[in-house]
Amino acid sequence: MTASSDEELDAVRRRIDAIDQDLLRLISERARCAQQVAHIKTGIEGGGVQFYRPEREIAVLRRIKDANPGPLDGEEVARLFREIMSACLALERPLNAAFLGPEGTFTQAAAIKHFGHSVVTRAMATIDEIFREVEAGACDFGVVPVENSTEGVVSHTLDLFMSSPLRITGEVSLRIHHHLMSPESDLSTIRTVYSHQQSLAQCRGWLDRYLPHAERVAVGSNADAARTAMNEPGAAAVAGLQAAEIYGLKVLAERIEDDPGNTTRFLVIGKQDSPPSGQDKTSLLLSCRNQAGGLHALLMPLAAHGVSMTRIESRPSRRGIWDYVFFIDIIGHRQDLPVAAALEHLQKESLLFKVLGSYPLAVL
Ligand SMILES: O=C(O)C(=O)C[C@]1(C(=O)O)C=C[C@@H](O)C=C1
Repeated sequence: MTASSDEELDAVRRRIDAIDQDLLRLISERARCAQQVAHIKTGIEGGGVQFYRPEREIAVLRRIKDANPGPLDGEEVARLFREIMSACLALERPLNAAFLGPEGTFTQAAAIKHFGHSVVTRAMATIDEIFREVEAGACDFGVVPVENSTEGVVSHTLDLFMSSPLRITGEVSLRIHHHLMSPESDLSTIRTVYSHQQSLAQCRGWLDRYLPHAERVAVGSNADAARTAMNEPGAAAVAGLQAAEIYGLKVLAERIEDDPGNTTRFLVIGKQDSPPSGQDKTSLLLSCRNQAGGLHALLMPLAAHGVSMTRIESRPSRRGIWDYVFFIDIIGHRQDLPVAAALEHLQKESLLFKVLGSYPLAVL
């Protein structure tokens, strides 16, 4: 480097240092504002105060994305502000979220993507346990997988909503990359591959091609698989990068999923209702009379009020062989006028009618 480029570099770094000072001062000022907000909320609402406000957080993130002048990408900038708000909320009151453990699962990654790194994540052994902890008030929120783009819906999660009083307060989509990891260094020594049954299915093509003779063993979660493989010669796990880091495994092959667009959708569950944010979604649980045209009659009110449906899943209700329930997602908040009118109409057509929740469309 020449003397003049050295000077130029020093000068830009001095500017960066000065900007960091300004950022630090502004972030601290913002954090003090959050403390004031907490003080005001406690004054207004008393004991049952809700510090976490998803509709406000989403409004902040949308505004930041819209106002972003670049050169950083909108999503990148939103992630930075996601973390600032997460830290500010933790100052008001630390939030905790139950996820499908152990440490290092994609569900934990989804919880952190949604709430930011200041959330305290608590590992649960089963999806049932997540529901129970949140219902009992031991955790503020829970994060559960609901649908994978290659393997379809996680039916157990949907079934739990039939009997749970919990609401859906948000959704998170996560791009899923699977890696083959092992204490071994050589692919040719792998005799057993552990993973969650869905992940094994998502990597079927790669495993057929590169490890056709290895036994595939389904376990409770990808992180469980990594933990098991850690102590077993000749074993490997299919899991996310975080699991390799946590359990000290070598990554033998990266991104082995058959579908590169592999995405899993998670739901955030809690007791809190999310007020309208302007761009929301509503999830419903419905059941109709078991007669010709029953489903058609059920969906008519949506069309009549111009409400768009984005998803419909049917599940046996377990009350009788021919009795089905439908999980339906529509665009809009339950308090938006067309949605409210459609829901009133729908309720009259349904045997079972439950609004699982209205929540903001995710920005990240
Ligand atoms: O606006 C509020 O209600 C706040 O508590 C502040 C704040 C923020 O940092 O912007 C923090 C937590 C809430 O979930 C929403 C926003």
